Amino acid sequence: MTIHIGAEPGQIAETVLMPGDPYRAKWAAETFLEGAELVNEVRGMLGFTGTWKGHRVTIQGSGMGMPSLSIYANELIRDYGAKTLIRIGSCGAMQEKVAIRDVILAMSATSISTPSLSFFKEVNFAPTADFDLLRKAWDAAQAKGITTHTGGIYSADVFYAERPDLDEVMERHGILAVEMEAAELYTLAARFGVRALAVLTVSDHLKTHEALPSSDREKSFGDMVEIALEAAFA
Ligand SMILES: Nc1nc(Cl)c2ncn([C@@H]3O[C@H](CO)[C@@H](O)[C@H]3O)c2n1
Repeated sequence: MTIHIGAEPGQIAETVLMPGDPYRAKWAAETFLEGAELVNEVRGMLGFTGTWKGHRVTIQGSGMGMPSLSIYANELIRDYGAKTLIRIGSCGAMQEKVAIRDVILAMSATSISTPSLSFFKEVNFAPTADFDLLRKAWDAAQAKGITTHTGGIYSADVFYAERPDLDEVMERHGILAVEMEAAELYTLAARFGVRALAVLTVSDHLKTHEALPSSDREKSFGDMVEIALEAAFA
């Protein structure tokens, strides 16, 4: 076990799905995994390991924000040997062409700062998804007939930003959506030589101010889990 994860050695699979919400981790494990067992509940950040079509999978909550994800991703990679980490989560659309319920595959993740800023000093590192995972996720989404956008997203440090100037510059440069975890996940994956991808469902729209009804959130989340699993094991 580590400082923040109570799982025994061997209880975490090489493939890990990371929703922000631990209760989404519980729902996804119960819905998609066979033989799902609770392997972490330290600080309530639930993690489960089971199998999907015979493949071992762990679904571990990351919490909200890059500092929280950074703790779990570091320990999953360095202490438990995770080799493929796929964030599944929600985001806010920043482009008119993106609609509520669409899926976004994050090719890159722009940020103002990440927990890794101290590593880079003057280097402006470009956090990027694993192409093979991205390609397979795209194929899986197309096969499901889900409207999918692939491109850059913005990983914010705060939810209540009150920086309309930031939104404007991100939108002008084609940033598809805002969330709060992917940039650090991609940076850690690059640092430790593992694969990472963020598969996001559009739950809010910053321009139309629409929001995904809670009744639709479970279905949209289920599509993301399936896309992530098919990308990981295709
Ligand atoms: N900044 C921000 N803004 C919007 Cl419009 C979001 N929609 C979903 N999220 C995600 O959901 C959580 C915040 O509700 C975070 O984990 C973040 O990744 C968002 N985060």
